[in-house]
Order: sequence, then C-alpha cells, then structure tokens
Amino acid sequence: MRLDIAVLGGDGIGPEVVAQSLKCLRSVEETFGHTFRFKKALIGAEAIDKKGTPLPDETLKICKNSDAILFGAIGMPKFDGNPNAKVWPEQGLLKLRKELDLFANIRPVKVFPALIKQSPLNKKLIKDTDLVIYRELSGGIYYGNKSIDSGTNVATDTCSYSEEEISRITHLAFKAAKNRRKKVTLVDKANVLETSRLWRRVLNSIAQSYPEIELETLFIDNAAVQMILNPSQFDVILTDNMFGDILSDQGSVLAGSIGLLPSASVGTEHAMFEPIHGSYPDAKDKNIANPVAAILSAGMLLQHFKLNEEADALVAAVLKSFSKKIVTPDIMGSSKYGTNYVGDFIADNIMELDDHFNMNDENIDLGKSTII
Ligand SMILES: NC(=O)c1ccc[n+]([C@@H]2O[C@H](COP(=O)([O-])OP(=O)(O)OC[C@H]3O[C@@H](n4cnc5c(N)ncnc54)[C@H](O)[C@@H]3O)[C@@H](O)[C@H]2O)c1
Ligand SMILES: CC(C)[C@H](C(=O)O)[C@@H](O)C(=O)O
Ligand SMILES: [Mg+2]
Repeated sequence: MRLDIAVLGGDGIGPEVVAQSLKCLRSVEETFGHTFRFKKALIGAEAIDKKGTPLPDETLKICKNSDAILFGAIGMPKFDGNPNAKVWPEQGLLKLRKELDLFANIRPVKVFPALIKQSPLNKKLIKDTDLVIYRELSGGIYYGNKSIDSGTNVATDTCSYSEEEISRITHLAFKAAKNRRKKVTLVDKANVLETSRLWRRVLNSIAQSYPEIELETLFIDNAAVQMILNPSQFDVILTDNMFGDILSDQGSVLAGSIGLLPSASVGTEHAMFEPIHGSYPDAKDKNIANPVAAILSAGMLLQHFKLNEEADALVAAVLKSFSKKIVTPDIMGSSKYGTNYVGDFIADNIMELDDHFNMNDENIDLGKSTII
C-alpha cells in the first residue's frame, strides 16, 4: 500500500517520540513491502516562532493532501497560561482538528500484563482493564464562544453541542461496542449541564437501533472513581471533549504511564494519530521520553488502513520490549534505556509474527482489541 503521511512533530518531546514512530513505520514498510511517504510540517510553538502562527496554511494544506497525519505534541511553558500571549500553540492543534473535522478521538486504555507488577494500584482490580474512550473532539466547551471583559474581569467559556455532533460520534461508539463487549457507558454531568441532558436524549434514541448493546450512564465525578476502583466494568466510554480529555489522562495511570497511551482522531475524510500525552517540555532532548504512545499511535494508523497484520507485528514488538525490560524509566524506575534505544529495539523487532514469534514467551495477547 502507498500512503502519504504528514508528520507534525510539534514541540518538546513531540519530534523525538514521532521519530521513533517513523522508524517503526519504515520497518513495517520494509518487512511487509509498502511505500510510505512522509512529509514534515510545522505546528505549535515552533510554528509561532518561525511563521507567526501555530498552524501555518502550508501545514494545513499538507495535512489535507495526506492520507493520514502523525502528530507528536505541542505546547511550551512560555505560552502556557500566559495571560499576555496573543497566540498560543494549542490553538494550532484545535484549529487542525476543526478544519479536518476530526470529531472522534479514540483512546484505548489497556493494562499490559508485563507492566502490572509495577503498578501501585490494586493489581487484581486493574488487571483485566480493556476499555476505549470515545471522546468527542470538535465541539463542546473547547469551541464555544469565549470572552473576557477586562473592565469587569469576567471571563466566559460556552459549552454547546448539537444533536448532529452527538449523534455522529455515538454511532461510532455503538459500532465499536458491537465488536467488543457490547457495552457503552455515557459519562456526563446530566445532573447539572443542559448539554449533558441533550447527550442522554440523543443516546437513548440511538440506542434503539443497537438492541444488542447495553447502555449505561455515569456522572463524571463517579466515573473518575470507578475508573480507578473497578476499571474492568468499562468497555466503550463515550463522553464529551473536556471530560474525555481528563478521563483519558487518568486512564493512563491504569496502564502505568501516560507515555503508553495512543489515540486516533478521526472524521469522515481525515485521520490523525497522536499520543495522548503533551509536549513534556522538561524532557525535551533528554532522550528519556517514552516513545510507546507515539509508536502505538502509528499502530492505530496501520489499523485504520486495515493493515492489521502489520499493526499486530508492531504491537508484538512493543510487548517484546516490555518483556525484555527495554523500556524508559517512567514504567520501570530502574530502567536506563533512552527514547532512541527503545525506538530502535521496537523497530528492529517488527517482523512477520508466524515465522519468528513465540506468543507465549512474550505474553502476547493479540485479541481484536489489542489497540483499538
Ligand atoms: N496533544 C497535545 O499536544 C498535548 C496534550 C497535553 C498537553 N499538551 C501541552 O503540553 C505541555 C505540557 O503539559 P503537561 O505537563 O500538562 O502534560 P504532559 O503530558 O506534557 O506531561 C505531564 C507529565 O506526564 C509525564 N509524561 C508525559 N509524556 C511522557 C512520555 N512520553 N514519557 C514519559 N512521561 C511522560 C511526565 O511526567 C510529565 O511531567 C503544555 O503546553 C500542554 O498544553 C499538549
Ligand atoms: C493540548 C490540548 C489542547 C489537548 C486537548 O485538550 O485536547 C491535549 O490535552 C490532548 O489531550 O490532546
Ligand atoms: Mg489531554
């Protein structure tokens, strides 16, 4: 298969972790005989510094003309929460998601058997975690009207959702549940928010078309507790933009590090693949960032194009790195391996599974839900 892939490394550790994804995709290319063409483009703080805007037109054009986008992370401390900044890196990412209509952010959370020993959480309760968060990505409070009145010092952010915005991601979530454990949990704040009450109405109506799927609702505050105490109760979690952002970072605690969780941001025409973590500016150029979230995001890219054997081979190589303890210090404190070494190891171990891999040795579970 030929794929044109836009590569947006971004800021902080973004370029370093995306470089490891590229190594892995090169390895997939060679092993399975595909042609991937990568085109780098600027986004975020680097784009502001070089072009005066966090999303240059050229970048948007490259993304629109690509089959898929690999994204690292954006954000730098000089902009974060700075009330005097006129423009900030996050605007670039938000605009890109909106322009490409990437309305569904799919964030799988799994506990890998090889890593569970390190977990400070109750191992028995978290070991069967295999959930996926469907986070609405192009609406809600991130995109509602905003204002600040410097005279009265009153600031406003508006959360707004239309039936259509809720409905399109809901269908994706229900379809995903059909191929999984057939349960959708809507996480909201319907005891307070009008938008949440609309989500419930729309979901109750759509659920009629999916009689085999169990629909449950949970308030976000309770969901946050349940996710830590009893995460295996969840299959597909469907939620809005902001709740999904927060809940997925929390989900990374189950996996063992935020440096492990990948995501796919999809619309009807475009798809972008990005780790859920941010630019972790303190780690920039220190060769300590965990590249696995970015590498698994490349795995989700492969799955998106139905390159399932290729995705499985990539995941198997990641699992091999866990079982051989070739990992960065965030998941095994005593580890001395750097971002590049781990990336090299994983890329070098991508191979056709039947010929070379002993699944039992590597503790590999390549079930349908390995990544998505
Ligand atoms: N999608 C994105 O681009 C994205 C996501 C979140 C935050 N951000 C931005 O990133 C900047 C930093 O934000 P933050 O500190 O809140 O979040 P962050 O995710 O960058 O880092 C938070 C903590 O998570 C850990 N961490 C993150 N990535 C890791 C990795 N690959 N390996 C090991 N540990 C890792 C580190 O302990 C770090 O201190 C901000 O500017 C923020 O706006 C961007
Ligand atoms: C940087 C920020 C705008 C972004 C978000 O909230 O969507 C990030 O936290 C994420 O999870 O991708
Ligand atoms: Mg986030």
